[in-house]
Amino acid sequence: MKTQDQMKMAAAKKAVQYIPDNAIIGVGTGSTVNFLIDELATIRDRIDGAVSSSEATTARLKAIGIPVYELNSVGDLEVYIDGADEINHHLHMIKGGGGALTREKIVAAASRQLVCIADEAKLVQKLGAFPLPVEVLPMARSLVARKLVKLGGHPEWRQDYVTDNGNIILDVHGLNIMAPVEMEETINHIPGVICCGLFARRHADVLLLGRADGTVQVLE
Ligand SMILES: O=C(CO)[C@H](O)[C@H](O)COP(=O)(O)O
Repeated sequence: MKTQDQMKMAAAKKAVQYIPDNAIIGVGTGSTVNFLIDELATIRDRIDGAVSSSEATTARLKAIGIPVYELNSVGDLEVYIDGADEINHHLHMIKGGGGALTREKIVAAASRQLVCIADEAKLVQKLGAFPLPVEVLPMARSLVARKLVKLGGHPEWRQDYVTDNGNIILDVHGLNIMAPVEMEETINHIPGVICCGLFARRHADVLLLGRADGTVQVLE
């Protein structure tokens, strides 16, 4: 029986197979990605560089000697590898537990392949038990919160937290996410919302799921 960290590490190790030689790759944020970055240190010579989804990831990449580029200075990326807070069998995800959802969504949109790495606890039948993170412009906090209540959610202001972009996060509990693509679109259209943590329109292409028995399941 593997621990959650061992499952994350196994998924992260497998993700290395999805990295083409001499590419600039997109790198996500979170504890699972931190295991990936440990792996990247061992194959540094065959990676040209990375586009990072957060200041935390940038610092770790630089610490192992991987050059970090601005997205504006590179074209589309071959692959983006990131974790998830929840993922369903359609590979729709909830992300943003670590607060990096907006940059994650931007890097994902610029990437041809999105590889999700996760431990088996992240795979769910229906999204929404994990509170949905929504990044919001500070002046719109109350307005957005009221609109989210009308959608059936219970938004909670993430206290003492500012995103890398200078905004706040509302974590929305209790949403009934029957149709993730539509819900993502609806929330994105609320004025003041910068980004919603549903990754349904641009969902993962591949899920590498670390299992308690030590295997890594590949779902496409
Ligand atoms: O979306 C994220 C950060 O914004 C992470 O991918 C998500 O929170 C999963 O994190 P972890 O790998 O630590 O479980």
